[in-house]
Amino acid sequence: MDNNKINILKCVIRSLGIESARTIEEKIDLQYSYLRHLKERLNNNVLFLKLIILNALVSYQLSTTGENWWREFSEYPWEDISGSILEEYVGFLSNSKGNRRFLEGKIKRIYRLKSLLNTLSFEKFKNYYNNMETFRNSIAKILNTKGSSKTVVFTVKIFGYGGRMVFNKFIPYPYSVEIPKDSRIEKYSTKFTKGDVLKFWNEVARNSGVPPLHIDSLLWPALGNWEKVKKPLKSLDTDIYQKVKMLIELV
Ligand SMILES: Nc1nc2[nH]c(O)nc2c(=O)[nH]1
Repeated sequence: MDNNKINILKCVIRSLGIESARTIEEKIDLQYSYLRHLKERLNNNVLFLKLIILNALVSYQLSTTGENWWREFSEYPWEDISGSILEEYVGFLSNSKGNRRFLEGKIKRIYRLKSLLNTLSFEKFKNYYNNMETFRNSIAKILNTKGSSKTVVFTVKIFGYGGRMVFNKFIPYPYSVEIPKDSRIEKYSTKFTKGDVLKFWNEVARNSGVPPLHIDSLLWPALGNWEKVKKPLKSLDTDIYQKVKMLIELV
């Protein structure tokens, strides 16, 4: 593999740092703005966090883009629900436009979360936000899956977004939570490594001082639709724009 290209990658990510990742998360990633609108509309922090966790856990094999899926989710009238969150969520999922594949498995997954969901309070969420590795472990255990699996680490990413809004505090993601290996990240990674993608990004993270989930934020929106992202990014911050452009053009 091209070590020169890998060194440039690490160098650009290091110079962007966690703060630029945070800027992209909060100002460019549409998933973040959909969550913020939902939080404001709902006015119920515990319900908000429970719902976004459920939605993240079934965010795989979508029938649309991740961005459209989170828009559909955030526009549902969750403020009107009166009965069980799980039943309501399953109703939403079963009739959704953007998430139609493998429904049976996804619904089973939702019900697996029942016992955990019932124990989640504002205080418990606060503890989980202060220790996102423990949150990752609880989710992986209840789903009987690896802590590095795409949906588990992606759920930590979304929970981190929601926690930031609810607790009004930015806590960087831990290095121990890996990058969500979805199709965008996987395709990009093949230009740098033929080996284990997660190991590769763990190494880049340690080397650049940017945790894997924040590296995901630097790349994921731009890898989805660069043409759409570049204008708002350029007008937001030309330095970040130039550096993200370098990351995109590196492959
Ligand atoms: N790596 C990522 N995969 C995702 N899928 C999805 O729906 N959102 C994301 C994301 O933010 N990162």
